Amino acid sequence: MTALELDAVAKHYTTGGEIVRAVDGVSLTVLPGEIVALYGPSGSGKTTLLELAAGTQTPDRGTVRFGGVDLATLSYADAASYRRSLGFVFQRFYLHPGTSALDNAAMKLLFAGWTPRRAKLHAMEWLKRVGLEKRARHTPSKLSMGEQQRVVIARALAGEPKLILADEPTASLDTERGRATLALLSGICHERGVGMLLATHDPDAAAFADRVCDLRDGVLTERADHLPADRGPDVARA
Ligand SMILES: Nc1ncnc2c1ncn2[C@@H]1O[C@H](COP(=O)(O)OP(=O)(O)OP(=O)(O)O)[C@@H](O)[C@H]1O
Repeated sequence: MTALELDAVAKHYTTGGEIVRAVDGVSLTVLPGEIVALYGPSGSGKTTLLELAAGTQTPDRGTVRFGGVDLATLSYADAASYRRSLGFVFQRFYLHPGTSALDNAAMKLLFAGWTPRRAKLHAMEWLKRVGLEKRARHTPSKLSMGEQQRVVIARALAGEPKLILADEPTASLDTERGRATLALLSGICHERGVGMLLATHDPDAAAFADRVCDLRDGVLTERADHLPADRGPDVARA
């Protein structure tokens, strides 16, 4: 089963002689199709946990496994291949400014060696899925913030990711567009059985998760009382 499993993971930084316990003994599992929120204020360790899950940081203690494989045992090439199998959705969109929505959405596939024609056909299917087929030729500057984030979602999903890592994905959007974006993203994750680890300080965003884990000073506690969200307004408003 392709679950993400963190087991007693710790990551400490030393700055100016002081130890910062960014992540301090976190155990967590994200099952396929499950959305788990890391909910905490700035500096609580959310981004560090996502970096550990992506394998771009190595833990000082504990293990991070995906599909049962300890990321620390991967070769350089396998670690790169693991990262390519993930979908990333961040607060900043990292879209290529002079490039159309379609080319941006197809980018990952082109890097993976797909022919341009096949990559664009596949990316177009995802732009349709996120309601942007009529905007496919527009460059990011001609798109609203919500539309740009939907291009990012199309780009992430076009690569058929095994897991999505989302870091404050709605922080650049207003409340309504943030909700619509998460309704879209969480709906696709549930439908396709893709797990998502969602870092956020926004209770509205955390409400879209199946489970909410509170993070404070690198320590995680899972809420027992969380109920799945009212999934919010429909996609067309993002
Ligand atoms: N490379 C680093 N070197 C030293 N300290 C770091 C480093 N990266 C993060 N930290 C510290 O680790 C703690 C957790 O940071 P992290 O970025 O993971 O938190 P966060 O919850 O994502 O915060 P934000 O929402 O502001 O991005 C913070 O105190 C931060 O200053």
